Amino acid sequence: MTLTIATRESRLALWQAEHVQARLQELGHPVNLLGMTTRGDQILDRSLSKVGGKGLFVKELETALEEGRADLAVHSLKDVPMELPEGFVLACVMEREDPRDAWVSPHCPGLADLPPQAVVGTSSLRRLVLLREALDRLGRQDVRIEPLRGNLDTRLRKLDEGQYHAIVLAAAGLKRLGLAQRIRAIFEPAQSLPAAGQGALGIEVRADRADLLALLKPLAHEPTWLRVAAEREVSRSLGGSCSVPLAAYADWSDDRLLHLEAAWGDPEGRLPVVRVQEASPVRSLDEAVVLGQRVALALRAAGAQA
Ligand SMILES: NCc1[nH]cc(CCC(=O)O)c1CC(=O)O
Repeated sequence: MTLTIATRESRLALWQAEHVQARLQELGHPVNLLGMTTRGDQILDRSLSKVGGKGLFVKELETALEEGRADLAVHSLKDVPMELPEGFVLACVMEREDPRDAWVSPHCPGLADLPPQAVVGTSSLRRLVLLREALDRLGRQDVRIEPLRGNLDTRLRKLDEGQYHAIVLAAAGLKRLGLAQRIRAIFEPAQSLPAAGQGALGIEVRADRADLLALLKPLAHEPTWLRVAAEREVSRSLGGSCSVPLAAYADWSDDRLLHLEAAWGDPEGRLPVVRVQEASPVRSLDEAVVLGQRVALALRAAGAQA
């Protein structure tokens, strides 16, 4: 049986679909791609948080799965809503690329080097709130943070045209497209805590496709899956949407504990950022979810509002 992957047609989405295609072909499964345009690709003039958020990038792909035009959809997990619609499941999570945020700027090596009144581009509320916090600490109230939308190539073009002094993007997307040389600096998670699932790929299928669940098992990367399950649970517990600045990042320590850190920002920017961290010996998806719930509770107790 030839498998069909439904994919968006941005360069990054195609890279991701082709990556899964190659892995499946290595395992002996013939694979076609079905390219499609989603609402999220069409609406470029407004911030994602205002037009309906994450679901915009996945709905058309799910319709293709529903109608049997495709068998699987490959997603950047960051763009996948916390609750999948009835009848769909995440068949697997693959090994994570670099989960960190990247600083891209032709002239400024870092935040501290921005000229007076500089403009930094990002469209994520999470990055906005964390950048604002870092800039305020540097006494740089003069720096403006402006919205930046579009696919990776569009964002880089807007930077190159001089609309921004610097932009902040996910390192993973740049690395996948062979654009790592554009990265001037990487933000460590302590500086810019990543979004839940950033850098990880998830494969979505119809829940009734037991054949695919078995076939995709070899592509799963358990250590990544447990990390992102904990991260996504924080977001789910807090009613996660793009309209709330929320970061959640988990990683393993040498003693095999899963450390989960989360940060919540006030969308209006009036309250200080709330951060919490917990660790636990996670061995299953259920235990990852419990860790995520504990961190979500701690965030709320510390002042985060859902
Ligand atoms: N929100 C858009 C998005 N969704 C996934 C990635 C690429 C990185 C990843 O796989 O998490 C990006 C670009 C970005 O945030 O700069």
